[in-house]
Amino acid sequence: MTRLSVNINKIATIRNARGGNIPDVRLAAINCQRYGAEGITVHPRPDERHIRYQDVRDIKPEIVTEFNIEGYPSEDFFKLVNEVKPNQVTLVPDPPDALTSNAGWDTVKHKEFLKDVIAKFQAAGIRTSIFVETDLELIRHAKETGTNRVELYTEPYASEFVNDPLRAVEPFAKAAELAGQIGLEVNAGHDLNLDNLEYFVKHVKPLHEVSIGHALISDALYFGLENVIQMYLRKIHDAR
Ligand SMILES: CC(=O)[C@@H](O)[C@H](O)COP(=O)(O)O
Ligand SMILES: NCC(=O)COP(=O)(O)O
Repeated sequence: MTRLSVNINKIATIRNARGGNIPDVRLAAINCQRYGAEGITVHPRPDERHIRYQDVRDIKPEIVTEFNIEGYPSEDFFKLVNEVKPNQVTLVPDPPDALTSNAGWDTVKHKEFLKDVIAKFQAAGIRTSIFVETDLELIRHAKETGTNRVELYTEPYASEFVNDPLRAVEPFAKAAELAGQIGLEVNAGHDLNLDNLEYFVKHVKPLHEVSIGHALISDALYFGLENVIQMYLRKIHDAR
């Protein structure tokens, strides 16, 4: 069963364009869950250009599903996550000035760092996931970090899907299969949308969670948030 976690970063991007509190990010988290989201994802960045650290604190009491905080494990991020204690933390190797996430961890080069950070989060009762690409060797090494899950970085799937869906999905199907065999749970995200989601869910197993933000919040401009969440959930359910 694949769960839909809605990433609400882009709600905060609109709010920040004007200052003030419209749209209200906390209310968006409440409403996404009322409309069927099975989790809320936020990815605070060091410049706080969308979700701010204070938003993360404010949203936490409203979470009745699953709270997933993504980010690079800097000292400030580490403190925030430990204070807020989400259900899941997803570690992403983004440099501070990244426009958006564009790569997974090198789980060989950063293994000792990841091991240390993951052990600390798990000791605080937080499930860990690490952002990875589909290189099978790096997924084997991901297991050695002690992480509970990996999140497959799906931008390469999304960009190739429009040309050749089968070729696009194959590396992801293989990566998820291997992860499952070696005892890792699997999440996925980045640039998933209404066109490519069903095919991905149909072919990639296991797949515990997809986190979707940019396309879903953009679709909500046309169809409304409630409809859109139902549309994404239907894509996941139709893939079964
Ligand atoms: C890890 C990942 O793929 C997403 O969190 C994505 O990076 C969203 O971040 P932005 O909303 O800053 O693009
Ligand atoms: N982890 C991926 C995520 O939260 C959302 O990515 P995107 O849909 O905004 O590209």
